[in-house]
Amino acid sequence: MIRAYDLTKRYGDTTVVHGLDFTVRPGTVTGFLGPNGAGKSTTLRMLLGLDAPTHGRSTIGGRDYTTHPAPLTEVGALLEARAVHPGRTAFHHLMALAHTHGIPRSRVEHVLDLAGLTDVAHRRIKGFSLGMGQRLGIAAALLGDPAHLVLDEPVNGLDPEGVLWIRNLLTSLAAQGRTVLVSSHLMSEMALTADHLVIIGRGRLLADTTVAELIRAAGGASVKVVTPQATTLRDLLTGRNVTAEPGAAGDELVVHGADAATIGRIAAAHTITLHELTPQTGSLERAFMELTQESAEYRTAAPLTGAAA
Ligand SMILES: Nc1ncnc2c1ncn2[C@@H]1O[C@H](COP(=O)(O)OP(=O)(O)OP(=O)(O)O)[C@@H](O)[C@H]1O
Repeated sequence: MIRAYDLTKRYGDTTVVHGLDFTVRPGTVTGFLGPNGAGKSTTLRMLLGLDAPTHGRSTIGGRDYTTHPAPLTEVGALLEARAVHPGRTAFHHLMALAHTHGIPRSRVEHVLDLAGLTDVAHRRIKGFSLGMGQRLGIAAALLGDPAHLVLDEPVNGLDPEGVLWIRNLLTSLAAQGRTVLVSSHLMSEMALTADHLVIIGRGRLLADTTVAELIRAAGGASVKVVTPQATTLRDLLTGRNVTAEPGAAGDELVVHGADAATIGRIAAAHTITLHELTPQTGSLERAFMELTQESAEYRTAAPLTGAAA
């Protein structure tokens, strides 16, 4: 597991990370969430021994990162600005890393394949797109088959197929029992990927909770259903703990208390045609905005109302 104890970072007079205490457990994807400038990258850099904390400490797998004799096999990391030699090919970049840890060529080929880079493995990195660069960073993080993964905004620059790939990859790495910490400033992304959330704002811990708990606290998840048999489906769904209210259009229902899979199953069992079945994450986004509103460093100004004098 990964643990932070009273982790604090000050730059001059400004404290950018304030006494963070949290635990990242194995077997789950933990989202590290906060608005721009909240202190996520600074915290991750401290976990990885790249920045010295002003106060407090952290451990990965029970010890300080810098004391691991073979860090690549313990922690795989992807940071935003990754230093790679642009003249090297992806293959040579990974081989150079592999050599430092006695990792065999077969593992390099395996992670290139995992990251979908086999076809471009012998191209120079300087010609890579942002998304290909992200995939290479993730391949490097996986190289040592580490028990812990620390990834800073891994979906940045990825196309929709890449985003789906990273979601499935993170879930499967956690299912293998690994500890996965992934930062993002997007609640919508974390709602689809993470089980647990550590939320910070202006360097302070705002919430350490599960996605399910946050959804409950935000008034429960809802599902939008569009069906030409809205009344029939409404009667079938409505009962203890489930409500189905008419939506904006006549053929639309907003269901609380049942997830999309359950609604789909009930509809299929009664041969009800569905045109749409969409889990809504709006309430979760709102909860995140409310939680971080006071602490957002960069915020769009509120729209001006009324005419200027
Ligand atoms: N080397 C530094 N010197 C001074 N201030 C710094 C330094 N590095 C980061 N900061 C400040 O610390 C704060 C937190 O920055 P950090 O990059 O950790 O936030 P973040 O949550 O990762 O943001 P983003 O989502 O935009 O990447 C910001 O106000 C930033 O300007």
